[in-house]
Amino acid sequence: MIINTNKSWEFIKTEVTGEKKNVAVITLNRPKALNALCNGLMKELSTALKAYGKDANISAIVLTGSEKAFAAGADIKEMAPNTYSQCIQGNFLNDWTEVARTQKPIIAAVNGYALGGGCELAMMCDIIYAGDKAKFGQPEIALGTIPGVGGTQRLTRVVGRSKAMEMCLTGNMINAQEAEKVGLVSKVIPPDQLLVEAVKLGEKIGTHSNLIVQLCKEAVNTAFETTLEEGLKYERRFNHATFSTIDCKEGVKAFIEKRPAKFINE
Ligand SMILES: CCCCCCC/C=C/C(=O)SCCNC(=O)CCNC(=O)[C@H](O)C(C)(C)COP(=O)(O)OP(=O)(O)OC[C@H]1O[C@@H](n2cnc3c(N)ncnc32)[C@H](O)[C@@H]1OP(=O)(O)O
Repeated sequence: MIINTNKSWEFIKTEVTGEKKNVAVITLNRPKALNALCNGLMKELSTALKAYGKDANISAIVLTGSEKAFAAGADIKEMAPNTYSQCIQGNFLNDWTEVARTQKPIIAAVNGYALGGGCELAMMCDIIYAGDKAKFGQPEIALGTIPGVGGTQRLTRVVGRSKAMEMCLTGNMINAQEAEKVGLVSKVIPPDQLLVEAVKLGEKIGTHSNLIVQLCKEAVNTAFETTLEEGLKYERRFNHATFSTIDCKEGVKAFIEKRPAKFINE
């Protein structure tokens, strides 16, 4: 399935880029509300991700926002009328996690604010690159609520209990440098270079077999979801499985023949 990039989105922009046209860039585009995550935006994001997920030409996806905000959180004005019974009965937020379900690698390129749901959205991605003015935080506590899609769980697994507790209980933001220090972000980059570097990363990943990249992503994510023993078992089985692929045979042959591998994703 090839996404129609001319489709007129209301809340996002989409583009396919890179030398091999194999990196998709999704830009959150709701500038007046600092990319606050309203239902309409999340639906469009989900639609674009599903389409790129099925597009065999796409090897990696970059998710970004504006220079001022990656996303300032869930749309507080839209959430305002929520009631407990509506949240429970409508399973509020259940459909907002498409990013975490995407099988292809997703790189978050974060400039400006990544707060609340915005920080959680970045954490659903596989790798976070940050502009040096980026700010991360879970300020829900100040609104009388708590994070709802990973702020108490993914954040804690990534930065540890003490830092996550400090961020969630105070609502204080951390800057890009601190985010890198605690392992939330893998690289800090000047803001005007951020997207270029994130696309380059997507292109580098795209030089490998998409099939093996998918298995590898699943294996790494398993570390967050199981015990070490179970995770190691998964890893070993995935490793065994790679030897049944044409791409593994090709990768090994190419090394021995001292030439670049030509992967076919099979
Ligand atoms: C991936 C799934 C997500 C699921 C979410 C699950 C649960 C999550 C809950 C939340 O995320 S709660 C929200 C957490 N975020 C916040 O509390 C941040 C709120 N925003 C701010 O504190 C400030 O806007 C700012 C980011 C510090 C920037 O301040 P600044 O003074 O520079 O700009 P403002 O004038 O405040 O904002 C401009 C404009 O944008 C509107 N806006 C900002 N954030 C939101 C938001 N989260 N929801 C709705 N609207 C937002 C703000 O109201 C202004 O608009 P106008 O009022 O001028 O029309």
